[in-house]
Amino acid sequence: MAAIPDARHFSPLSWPREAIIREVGLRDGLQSIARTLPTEHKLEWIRGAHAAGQRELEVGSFVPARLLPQLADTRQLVEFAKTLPELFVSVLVPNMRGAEDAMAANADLMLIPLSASHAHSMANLRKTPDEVVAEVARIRAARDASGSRTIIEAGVGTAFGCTLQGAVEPSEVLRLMQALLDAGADRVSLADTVGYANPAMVDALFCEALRVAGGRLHGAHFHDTRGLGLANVVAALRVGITSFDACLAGIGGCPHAPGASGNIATEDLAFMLEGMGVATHLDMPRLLALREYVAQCLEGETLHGALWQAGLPSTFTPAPVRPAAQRRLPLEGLRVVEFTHMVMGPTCGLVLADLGAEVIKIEPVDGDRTRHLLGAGAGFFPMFNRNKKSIAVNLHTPEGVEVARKLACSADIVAENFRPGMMKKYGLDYATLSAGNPGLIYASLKGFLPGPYESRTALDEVVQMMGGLAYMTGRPGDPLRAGTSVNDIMGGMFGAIGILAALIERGATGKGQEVQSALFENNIFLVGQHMLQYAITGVAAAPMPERISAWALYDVFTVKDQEQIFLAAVSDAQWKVFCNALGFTDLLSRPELATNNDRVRLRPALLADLRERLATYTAAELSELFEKHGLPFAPIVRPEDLFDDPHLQATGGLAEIRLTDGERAGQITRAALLPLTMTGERLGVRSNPPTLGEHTGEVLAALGYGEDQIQNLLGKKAVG
Ligand SMILES: CC(C)(COP(=O)([O-])OP(=O)([O-])OC[C@H]1O[C@@H](n2cnc3c(N)ncnc32)[C@H](O)[C@@H]1OP(=O)([O-])[O-])[C@@H](O)C(=O)NCCC(=O)NCCSC(=O)C[C@@](C)(O)CC(=O)[O-]
Repeated sequence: MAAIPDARHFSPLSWPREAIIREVGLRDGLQSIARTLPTEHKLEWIRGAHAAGQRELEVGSFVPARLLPQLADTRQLVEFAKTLPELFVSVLVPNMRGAEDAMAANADLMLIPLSASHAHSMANLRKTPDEVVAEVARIRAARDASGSRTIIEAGVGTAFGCTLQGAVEPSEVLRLMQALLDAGADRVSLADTVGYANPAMVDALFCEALRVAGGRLHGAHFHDTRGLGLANVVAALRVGITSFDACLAGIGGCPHAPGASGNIATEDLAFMLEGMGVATHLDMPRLLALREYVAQCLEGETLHGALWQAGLPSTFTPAPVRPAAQRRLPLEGLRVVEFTHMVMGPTCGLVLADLGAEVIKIEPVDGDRTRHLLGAGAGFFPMFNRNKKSIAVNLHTPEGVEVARKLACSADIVAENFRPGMMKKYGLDYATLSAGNPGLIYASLKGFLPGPYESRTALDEVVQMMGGLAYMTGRPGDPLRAGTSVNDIMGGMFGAIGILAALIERGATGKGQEVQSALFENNIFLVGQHMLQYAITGVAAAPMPERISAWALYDVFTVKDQEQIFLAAVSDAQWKVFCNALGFTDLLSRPELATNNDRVRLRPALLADLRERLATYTAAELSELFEKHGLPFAPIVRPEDLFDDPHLQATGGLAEIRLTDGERAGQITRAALLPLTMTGERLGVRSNPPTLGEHTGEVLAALGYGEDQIQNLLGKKAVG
């Protein structure tokens, strides 16, 4: 299936990595050519397009054969196209009858055209735009009832003006778009049916349309009637549209401007995008050979396309293509620049990096201090910095600050976790950076959100003490921090959650924003359940070791050979299973132990009894019994044991990374991945934690610094 485009605003320096060209020549192109191409030739066209790397084809339309005899073989074409691997097959359908055919043929997508111009709608479809909306609702209902998986795309045509009607109000386009989505269209696209659009109009209308449809605004269909087709594509790319219709040899297009160019020529569009570094996955020589074939088939017809006339320049380099096996990650194409250290900031960057963003970590020239921490800090750097690039920049030099600013200006997202005021000192704060980059999303990860405590220095342990968590974790009178950096990690995660939400909002508004997350407030969120326990019961929550358990059996037991095991039964049903499995039927027959709350009330005596009974079993015997009967249990495991955990080994929960610093630099170990799957797969390690300044040269060159300038910066120790 086609990827839904990132509905996002690109900063001037970043083009998307990929775009989809949907070849619509077999439908839009051929429908405006009177002669009927033999089916065999069309099949050859489909074969050739697939071989050239085309992954989306609109192969025809389900309209009455008497109206468009050229497209009467659409069903046969869909059936053939569906046999080709990874080919997403679209058809146009004007009404319910066509939709039924599309679903019966199992097309991947049916495009329902609607004209925003009332006059054009009546002339072309003999329905008002609102009648088309109603038809979409009926088609959606029919699709849902049939269980078909054919996607419904509604294409809003004459969106920029109409030959018959003249001006088309943008507000009417947006109203119809919203109505189509409300009626059940899975996605919408905009078409410049008669070639009236220019880049400024595209920018304005698509920005508004993104506000209405967000990520459900799928693509653009531009014509080259007046030579502005490619310019309009560039304008749409700038606001985040990455799917474009085009026809080989530029056939089809506007029927109301005889002799003018038709659709954008697929080969011209692919040439432009590839040259810009936006991968289309099309093989240019094969595409041009296919264009030759189509030209032969259509001999005598007016064909278009500038590349065909001039040929590929000798310096042409296609956009880099990722290996087929490497899946597209959700945040690919986004650039994050992080000014982070310790755990909280790096965790935020790690989440974005694992999800596919390009994350560039700015380090001092002598390195992030966590590269060299001892003891409990030794694992920080390798754990939280994989999949990132490192550039060493000295912010204490004007040249270093200049590099940092340039880099931050090229970013979609800046994340930082320094002391309040430190980023402002260097002109790297949100107010300064966003003035030149309004799409910027800026995450500040701090000890406290703004307020009375904001200038205090906070570390995880500080907020665990002042936020009730240490009190809840330790025994009474012995406050104890949790066994890992819970607030740093979660504070970083909440920063990333805010960033993801801001990205969605930016897709709709084109504007970025500042996101803040903090250790203290995170900790308060964690202990919120205990605060509400007090609010509801009037009894203060007791520290975990002393808590009134909600369940009688929910504890660590020391069993045979002094081994320990955690056992639980958290419902009356589980209690029954537990007693039967261990032969404790006498406990079952005691009426005072009948319900969970009865057992909780008698917990001290009951637990003492259970400890005695369970002490005769080994931990392995109890594990086996509990596993067999579906009861909760857990061995008491230490972090180092997890390297050998069979579940983690079998599911790839740990991935290899190379250590960068310290005595074991260069050695390989394994690190925990983000605890989630997407489409059934874990998000893996694409690159090792970087060595200090590993990407300094590469990043500076991409920013436009020449080799001499880079050497100069290195010489001045402004970068490292
Ligand atoms: C974490 C603290 C307290 C550290 O406090 P700090 O070490 O004093 O760091 P800072 O933020 O004040 O800035 C450090 C200095 O490094 C400089 N610096 C930085 N980058 C560069 C560069 N490229 N080139 C040159 N210089 C650089 C930066 O410019 C500044 O120098 P100054 O400008 O003042 O001269 C502070 O940063 C802060 O309050 N941050 C916000 C809250 C926060 O993130 N807290 C830490 C969470 S992670 C953590 O603490 C781990 C831990 C301990 O909790 C683990 C656990 O207990 O489980």
